[in-house]
This record gives sequence, structure tokens and C-alpha cells, in this order.
Amino acid sequence: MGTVHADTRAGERMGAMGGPRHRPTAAIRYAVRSALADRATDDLVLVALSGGADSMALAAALAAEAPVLGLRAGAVIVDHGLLTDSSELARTTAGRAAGLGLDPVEIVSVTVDPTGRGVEAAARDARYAALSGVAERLGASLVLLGHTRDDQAEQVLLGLARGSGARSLAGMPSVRGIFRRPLLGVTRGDTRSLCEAANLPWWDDPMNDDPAYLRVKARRALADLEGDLGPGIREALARTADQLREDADHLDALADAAYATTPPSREGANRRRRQPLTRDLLPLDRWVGRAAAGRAHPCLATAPHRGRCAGRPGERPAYRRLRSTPHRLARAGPDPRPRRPESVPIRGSDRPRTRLGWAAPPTRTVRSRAVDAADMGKDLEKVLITEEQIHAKLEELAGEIATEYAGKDLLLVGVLKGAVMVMADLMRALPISAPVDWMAVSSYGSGTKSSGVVRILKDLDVDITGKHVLIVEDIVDSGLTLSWIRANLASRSPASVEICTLLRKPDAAKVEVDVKWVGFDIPNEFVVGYGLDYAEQYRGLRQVGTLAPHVYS
Ligand SMILES: O=P(O)(O)OC[C@H]1O[C@H](OP(=O)(O)OP(=O)(O)O)[C@H](O)[C@@H]1O
Ligand SMILES: Nc1nc2[nH]cnc2c(=O)[nH]1
Repeated sequence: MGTVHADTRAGERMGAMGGPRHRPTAAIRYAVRSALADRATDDLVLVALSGGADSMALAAALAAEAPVLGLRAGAVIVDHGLLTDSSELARTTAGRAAGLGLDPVEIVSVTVDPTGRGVEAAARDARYAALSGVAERLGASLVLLGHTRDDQAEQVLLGLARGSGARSLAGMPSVRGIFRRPLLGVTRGDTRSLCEAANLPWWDDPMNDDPAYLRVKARRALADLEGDLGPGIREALARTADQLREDADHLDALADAAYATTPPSREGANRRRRQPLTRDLLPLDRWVGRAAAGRAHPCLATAPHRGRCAGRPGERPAYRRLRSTPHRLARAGPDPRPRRPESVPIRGSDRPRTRLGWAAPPTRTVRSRAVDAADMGKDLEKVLITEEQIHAKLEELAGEIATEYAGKDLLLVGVLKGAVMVMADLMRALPISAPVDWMAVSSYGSGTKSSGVVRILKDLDVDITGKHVLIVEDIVDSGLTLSWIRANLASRSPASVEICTLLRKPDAAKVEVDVKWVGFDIPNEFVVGYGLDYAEQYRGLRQVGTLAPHVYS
């Protein structure tokens, strides 16, 4: 038997799951909630449970989120029969799943025949077949798998070692048929942390330490690489997978479209001529070529920006890289080099951003094309948080804030411009009255990166000595802005300084910021709406979402 982490209180775990402020718990629950968002009421969702920390954390999050969404949640334990005590372990794990409130909980025994392909591949095939079979028999619409970002990094490393192409280096997809992997954005450390916070036992499979297995070798190699190349290597490999998947999907879609419009050859209806297909793929070449030449977005129009944000000249930036360009520019700060005057088409206004700004005001002529209010919704790729969810959350936060500051001299401080919506709605939801003041700040003369040192463009109008200051923000991303503002305000002798933010990106944090009230933890994606802009557009959207690719093209 592998290492078993002690089982103590089986019940009441979900309440003790670390609470909404326990970052790993919040990140995992959010990831699971997002994966379930498209389910119909009363759907049955199963978790594939090995009994390890990853799948136990997933099971715990599913057990907590499913009832809120009106879903049924169960678990399947596949007994591979590879360990002498595997059936006992399966029974123990099933008991833990039932203790979480999952129902039904099933154990399926499979036979692993490694002949010709090795134990790992044979066990995987047997497992997926068993999971699909149980899902079909029980009428489940989804099976959740507990692969984490660390598994993804190992997968990519194995692909690199094999010399694989883009599709294989794209790693494990988050969705394939009835299978979903909600935890690809969280780490193994996070799943353990949730289990510990929830007092939830798990066991470590001894096969995970057996160097006979390729995956174990990859895990060890990654640990070595981490020592040599730095701690970001896992995240970087997982990011590579994400980028390549989008590229590969896009190429596939183009190839499919080209194939579909290619007339059948004389050889028969099912075979297509090759030559037109290649020609039809040329637009893709041009699309990427245009981007690399800096014409896809005005932010890329100058060579220095292209180098900093879209890759080196001549390189083809991945699709994701283009999508995140505004954010990269926000990080990069103003372009210090002189610009060549030129006229470029632009979507959105040419007004410069104020804080940790994207770019200095352009000295060139820019033809501006504003976005119609009606276009804004259409420009969204996906809505992460609806207007209703925002308002419900702000009501909840306002209640807590009012309780905290009852009878105290509270000052609300908004940070321009993004926080205007949150401030407006939070103030209206607050059952107590409090004065408001505003700050505007900008990144402080940094060369290529935001150093977190910011310059005050507009200071507070009032003295905050002895006051309880609550900073109201739209988003905490790297945390650099907020940690600076908090330190700055704290130096002015207030009675207290706390932060309330609608959004936070746990995976983007560069510095720890103690945020007392968080509306939603969101994935590390560039978001717009509800005060958040892209080139000063989309602030007026009532919901928060990500932009569709056409906006950036
Ligand atoms: O955690 P960080 O990485 O520092 O990012 C967070 C900051 O970014 C946003 O402002 P932005 O610079 O986009 O300006 P805006 O509010 O004027 O849109 C937001 O309002 C935060 O202040
Ligand atoms: N619009 C926008 N501004 C930001 N500032 C920091 N993070 C973000 C983000 O995700 N979107």
C-alpha cells in the first residue's frame, strides 16, 4: 500500500474546506464550477477517483459545487488490480467519496494486459474504457479527471523528449468527449493544500515513485530542471501546451475548411487532391505573417513593441500571444524608443492608458474606430461572470463590509479608472453611508516591465489620518499595483487599510497581497467589461468576459 494520509473527521469537511479565502480551495472550486457551468439541472457528473490528492481535491470540490448548481455528483473508482491491496484501497476510497456526499459511488475492476505496449498505456486504456462504460450505464453527462498543471508539464516534457509535433506537445485537452479536466490550471501543491485544509485523507500511489515508469522519470527530470532553470518551468511547459493547442486547433479548422471545399479528385469522392489544400492554407501563413509584421494590432505596429510583445521579428507569434498583447503591453510600459510617424488602422480609441499603461500617447496619426455599444457583447468570446452574479456577489460583500465597519470612520478609495463600476454598485449595495475618494496612478518610468513602482497622477483629496480606508478595485492581477497603493496609504497613518476587489487572478500573482474581500477568483486570462478595458473600450459591458479573436485581428 502507498502512503496513506490520515483520515480523521469524515463529515463536515466541505464546510472546513479552507473557506472562500483559502486560495487553493477557491481556485479549485472555481475551476470545477467553470467546468460545470454548461450542465443542465439534475445532470449527473462523475469524478474519476484514484484516492490520490488530485482526485480527492477534485471530488471534494465537485461535492461542494454540484448542489449549488442543481447537479448530481458521483464517483467511479477504477481498480486496476496492479497492487496486492488494490481492492482494499478502492473500498477505502469509495468510503471517502461517500463521506463527501457523492452518490452513486462505484468501484469497477479492470484487467490490465500490458502485452506489447507496457503497463502505463494498457492501464490507461482499460481505465478510460471502464469510465466511459460506467458513465453510459449511469447516464452521466460528464466524467471529471484530476490532472493538474504538473501532469500537463510532464506530458509536454515527454512529448519534447519524443520529438513530437504541435498536436502532441499541446498536451492533455481540458475537454475531450465526456471527459473534462478542470484542474489543468492548478498545481499539485494546491490539491494537497485543499485536502489538508479540508482534513481530507489521500494516499500516494507507490507507482508514482517507481522509476520504471516513464511518467515518474519525467517528474524527476522536471524537478531537476526546476533546480537548474528556475521554478517557473512547469508553468512554462503548461503554457506551451496551451499555446500549441490553440495553434493546432486553428490549423486543423483551416485544414478542415480547405479540405471541405476542395473538389473530389477523379480517384473517388473520399480522396482529395493535395495541391489545392496546400494553396488554401496560405491565408494562414498570411495571417500569422501579418501579425509578425506588426499590422494585426496597432500595439504591434512599431518594431520595438513587436519585439517585446509578439516575439522576435520574423518569428510567428502564437495566437494566444497575440490575444494577450494588450496585457503584455500593460506590463511592458511605455515604449521608450522614438517612433516613426505612420498611420495605422485601429480598433478602439487611441487614448493612452493611464496606469501601468500600455503605451505612451502615440505621436503618429491614428484613425480611430470606436466600438458600438451593440458590438461590445458580440466581441466577447466567453462570459466569465454575468451581471447577475456580479450584483449578487457585491450584495454579499457589501453586507460583510457593513458589519466590519459599523460605527467606524470608513473612507472608500477607488482606483481610477477600472474601479468605477465596482465602486458605484458596491456603494449602492452598502447599507451604511461612507464618503468616497479617488486615486489615479501610473507606472513609474520603468524600461520594459512594471516594477510595481507607481506614480500618483491624482492623489486623494482628503487626509486619511485615523480613518479606516477600504481600497475598492476591479482586479488584482500581478498584485503590484495594489501592494504599492496599500503601502503608500498605510504610510499616511490611517486607522486601517483593507482591500476589496471584484476579481483576482490567483495564478498571476507576483506579490502576495492580503485582500480582505474578493468577489471572484478567475483564471489567468485577459478580461474586459464591468470597468475593465481593452484600448479604453468595453468598460461599459455589464458582464466580465474574454474577447473574441476577431477583436485582435
Ligand atoms: O495587479 P496588477 O497586475 O498590478 O493589475 C491590477 C491593476 O490593473 C488594472 O488597472 P489598469 O492598469 O488596467 O488601469 P485602468 O484601471 O485605468 O484600466 C486594475 O484596475 C488594477 O489597478
Ligand atoms: N482589462 C484588463 N485590465 C487588467 N489589468 C490587470 N489585469 C487586467 C485584465 O485582465 N484586463
